[in-house]
Amino acid sequence: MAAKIPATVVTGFLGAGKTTLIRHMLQNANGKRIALIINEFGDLGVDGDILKGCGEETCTEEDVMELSNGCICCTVADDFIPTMEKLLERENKPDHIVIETSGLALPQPLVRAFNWPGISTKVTVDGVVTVVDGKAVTEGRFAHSVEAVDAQRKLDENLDHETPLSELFEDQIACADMIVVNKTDLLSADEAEALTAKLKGESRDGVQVVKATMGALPVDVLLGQGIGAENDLDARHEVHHHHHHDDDDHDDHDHEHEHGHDEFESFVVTLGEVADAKAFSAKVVDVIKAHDILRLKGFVAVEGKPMRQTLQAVGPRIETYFDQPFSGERSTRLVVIGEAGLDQAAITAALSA
Ligand SMILES: Nc1nc2c(ncn2[C@@H]2O[C@H](COP(=O)(O)OP(=O)(O)OP(=O)(O)O)[C@@H](O)[C@H]2O)c(=O)[nH]1
Repeated sequence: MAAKIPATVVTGFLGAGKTTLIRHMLQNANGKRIALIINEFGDLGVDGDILKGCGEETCTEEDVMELSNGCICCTVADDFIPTMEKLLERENKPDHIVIETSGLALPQPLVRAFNWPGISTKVTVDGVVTVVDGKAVTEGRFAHSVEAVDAQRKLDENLDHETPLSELFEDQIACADMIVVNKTDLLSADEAEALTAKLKGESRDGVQVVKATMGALPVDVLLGQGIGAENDLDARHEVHHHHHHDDDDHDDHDHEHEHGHDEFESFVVTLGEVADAKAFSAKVVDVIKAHDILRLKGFVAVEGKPMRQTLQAVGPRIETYFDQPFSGERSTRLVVIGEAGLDQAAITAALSA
């Protein structure tokens, strides 16, 4: 039997830099043929578009497979397994498979799926890479709540005061074989070092914690860890309280909607052409702040510019660049992601104003 194909799972909270890291990896793959499976939260396929657009010969458009909208850990049986089977049936097999989970996914159920019959004989989880937004964590968006939860747990085992944000963050850290402290360009050397040390303390023994900017890490560091994570699930405990985990029961589908993703929501805003790109970006930042939006991304049609403008915001930090001509309709389309209860009408009105 042929050797198993290694698969790397890239996880990390919304906007941590997963797509950026994968793009860098593809651009430096040294001839290694990499197939991508992408699972995005929010209905627009921005990440897939960005990665297909990078035009690397080692990862052609047909090597990028997008899972339907929804979270990968809920749709394992319906979506992930069939996609993986299709990929494995190909004559031209990839050297490596990289799976980008949505920023809200729990990696454990996905790793567990590699024990499924028909998959377990052909692929193995080379390693789980968890990308961390170093700036957001340093600012206390997750770290503070993690500490608060720990303190509370020590007082009472039965207390469950975790926020969805800290739950996801903890699960993603608990599952990691490598933690990438990304966005170190936004941190001082001391801050980066302090966060690295803290995450080393919070992760399992032997987990590597590395610093990065724009996910720029040598491909040999990211790939080829040879861990076989699917055989080591017990060590990657899920802190998530709503989530059952019974290793004999491969039917994760039963748990759909039980693990807190409905505490987040996303919707798409479609607008016409924007007259002034700078003013529009400023407006987007205002709207993000006013409505506590976690992540906003998409493409902007700017008057007089044939290229589409990619717009990305993680919290109030925004980035824009012109990348390529519009493929379909020339309009502005943005996906907005936040904790449940976003005022969709007000956000849409404010962006349209
Ligand atoms: N300053 C800075 N920005 C970064 C870095 N890495 C990524 N970004 C920016 O952060 C934003 C989000 O990056 P992505 O790579 O799309 O993040 P992601 O984790 O794939 O996001 P989702 O798929 O939406 O969860 C983009 O605007 C990136 O350019 C970094 O190291 N430093």
